[in-house]
Amino acid sequence: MAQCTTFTCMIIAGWICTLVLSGSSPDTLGFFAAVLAFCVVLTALAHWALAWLSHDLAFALIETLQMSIFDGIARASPGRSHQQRMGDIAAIATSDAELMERFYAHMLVDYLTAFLMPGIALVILLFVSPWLCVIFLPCVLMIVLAPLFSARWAKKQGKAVAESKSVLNSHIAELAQGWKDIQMFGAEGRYSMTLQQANARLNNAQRKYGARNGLEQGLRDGLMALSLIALLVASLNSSHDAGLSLAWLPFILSIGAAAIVPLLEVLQVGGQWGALRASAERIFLLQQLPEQVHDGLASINPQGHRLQFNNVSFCYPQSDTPVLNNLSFTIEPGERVAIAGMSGSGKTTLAYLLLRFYDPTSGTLSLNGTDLSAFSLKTLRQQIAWVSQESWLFNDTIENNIRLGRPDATFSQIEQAAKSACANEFICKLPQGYRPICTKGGENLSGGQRQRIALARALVSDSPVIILDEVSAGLDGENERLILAALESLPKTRTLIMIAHRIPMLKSAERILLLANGRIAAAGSFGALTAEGTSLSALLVNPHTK
Ligand SMILES: Nc1ncnc2c1ncn2[C@@H]1O[C@H](COP(=O)(O)OP(=O)(O)OP(=O)(O)O)[C@@H](O)[C@H]1O
Repeated sequence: MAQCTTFTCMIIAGWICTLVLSGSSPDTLGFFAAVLAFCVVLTALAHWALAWLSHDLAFALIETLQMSIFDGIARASPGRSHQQRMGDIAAIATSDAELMERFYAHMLVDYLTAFLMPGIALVILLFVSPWLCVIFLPCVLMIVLAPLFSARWAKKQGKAVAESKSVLNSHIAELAQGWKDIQMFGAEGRYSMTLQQANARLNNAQRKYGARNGLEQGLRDGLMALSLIALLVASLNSSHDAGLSLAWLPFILSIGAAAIVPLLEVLQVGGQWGALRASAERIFLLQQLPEQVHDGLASINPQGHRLQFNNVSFCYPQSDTPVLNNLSFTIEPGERVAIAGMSGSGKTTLAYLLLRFYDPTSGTLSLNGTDLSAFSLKTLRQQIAWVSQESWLFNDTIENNIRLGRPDATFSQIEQAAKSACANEFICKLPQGYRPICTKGGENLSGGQRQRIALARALVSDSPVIILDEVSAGLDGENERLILAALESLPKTRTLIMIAHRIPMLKSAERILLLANGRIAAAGSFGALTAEGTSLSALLVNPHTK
């Protein structure tokens, strides 16, 4: 609409000049001047409406793209998303998505009208003089087709720019996250060199991209000037040979310009076509990430919580080293089991399999006799609360971070969970109690405090199975004792799986499963295992264990 009215304004202005040169009456001129004024107002309104609508459309589009990227990552997590660096994902979800938005929200309608205008102009020129139409058509075709010759080149360069941006973003994200370690080891120089190299690579890619884009722009401007000169020469010829009045010249030239200008505008933005295609490919890749595990049926619900590993073997994707080897054991409902073993023996991997972050390479895991894969992921994960070694705290209040375990929890339930996790005392000493925001994953809290909030999150949930991965690792003896007491007071219906290496935690378990070489090397109570002089004793004194 906005482009149509601009086009009409230019044609009417040219027509008025033609009328003046051909000596038309003031009444006729007045009429066309009024029409021109009306079109100018309409153009302004149309541009305003376009900006308004495209703004809304732009936001809706960016949101849709970002949600679909998030869905792809969630579907493929954690296995495939680990292969993508965080900075790269952030670049795809922000700059690539914005580039797509610029095309769809601002350009799609412009493209349609920009290609419509030359068609209308050609029909009008055909009526003025068919010869003009014959001259103008190849000019328009040249302007439109010229970018196709460099399309592959543009895509390659666009991809190089997008990839260089991602590498730079990933470096910056890594530097920001690991800054303390970099400073501690005095590696600022080395890392700033890496940053400089990434910057230089981006600069180089952008320079090449800009050089080609600039060349195309110059070519397009030259073609426009040539088209108008061709129209002028053709008009002069027609006036000589076919008696076309020279008064038509302003009208003919304004039609030519009105047809080409919007075309040039979209082609200029379309000069980013290469970057756009590269961005679309990168977004598409994340959106289409295959799922890590297939979801089960929402209609199936567990009838009990007996957990069984049946001949389970597992290798991580892209690795052929088996982590678990033909593992079989059962955990009864309400049992307190500790999983012990050397660092890297596969303890956390067991938790991943129970939560179905991965499926076993062979063998089955079942819940009360039903294969885990039969349940929907949502149902399964509602049965199991997991406190990982590095639980993430979101940029939200402590209260809401705990509430993640149970969205409808009342404040007193949250407070009770925090008390059981030995977190209430330190939370109450904070200036705003449960209200302070946990910044950057909880950087404003100590490691032990973060762990206790994560534990409270698991305790507030009503999941019948709780997996604790080294929860006491960051705690002092007193807090460890309090947490053990809290775990002891949990209803006996809740199954507790504790991945642990510290003696108090191991002692609190009814049964310890000792993992070695992907197998259960020994199983029994703490007393029995240490008395037998099994590898548990060795593990407890081995300085290389965690
Ligand atoms: N995403 C992965 N891809 C490939 N190998 C992995 C992956 N994650 C873990 N591993 C490997 O699997 C093995 C078991 O890892 P896991 O984290 O389960 O050990 P763990 O016993 O929990 O160790 P720790 O006590 O140090 O936490 C290790 O050798 C590790 O290198």
